[in-house]
Amino acid sequence: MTSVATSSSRVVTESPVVVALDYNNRDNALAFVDRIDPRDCRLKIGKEMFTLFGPQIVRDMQQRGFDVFLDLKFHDIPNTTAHAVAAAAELGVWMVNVHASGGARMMTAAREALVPFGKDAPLLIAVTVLTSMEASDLLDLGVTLSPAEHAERLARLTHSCGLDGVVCSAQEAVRFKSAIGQDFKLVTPGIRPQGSEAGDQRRIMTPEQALAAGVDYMVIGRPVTQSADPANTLKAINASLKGA
Ligand SMILES: O=C(O)c1cc(=O)[nH]c(=O)n1[C@@H]1O[C@H](COP(=O)(O)O)[C@@H](O)[C@H]1O
Repeated sequence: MTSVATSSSRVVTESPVVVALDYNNRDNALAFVDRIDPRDCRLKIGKEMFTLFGPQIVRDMQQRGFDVFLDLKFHDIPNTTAHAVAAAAELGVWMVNVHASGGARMMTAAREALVPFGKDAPLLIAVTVLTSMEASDLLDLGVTLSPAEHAERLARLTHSCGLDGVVCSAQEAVRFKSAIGQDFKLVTPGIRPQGSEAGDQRRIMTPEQALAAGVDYMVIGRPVTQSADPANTLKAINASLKGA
């Protein structure tokens, strides 16, 4: 993968891979990150690491040249969500997210909070239906649509609020790209390279399949973080994508 050096130590990668850093130990997380190259992926920091280690863990990754997706899935009243999204932008993250089910006024407030950041604003995306949820989980919430139908409804709402894209299942990618537009970014977890364990993920796709389906960014955690040789695993995934 080629890269372009920008101001500070930030490196811009062409890889669509976003590695999910789900660690409860800071030293283990940093040891892993020091074995991989910011030209090969971006990093996702979620609720566990952010709660344990705070904003400094984001800066630690940025100082190593990585773009950070701050995955805190904000879901609150519009005013609170807008301020939280602005705080993420102050941290200089590359991407931040909210729950689409927070509704149109919440998403619009979040988008407007990023206007003052101009071209330095992070990408703002919304979670549709979590990949761990199935029809019965939605029924418990009074939603009678299928997960794919409900996800599309939330994705259309997200688009109408002017956000950059959604987190969804790769299996919804073809449908969303044609229904909503090619520029609308799709970020998909549940990605498993050929031969790796599915674990608790249910609706999975290989990186090549996800790319072919139109996915813009693929979130991959354990197949990379638990690999004996993470740097090579990452390079192999990127090589498979170049050939796809
Ligand atoms: O928002 C997410 O990142 C997310 C949404 C979703 O619907 N499903 C999902 O698995 N994720 C996250 O994606 C990552 C997937 O990690 P692995 O299953 O280890 O590849 C984890 O950090 C999950 O929290």
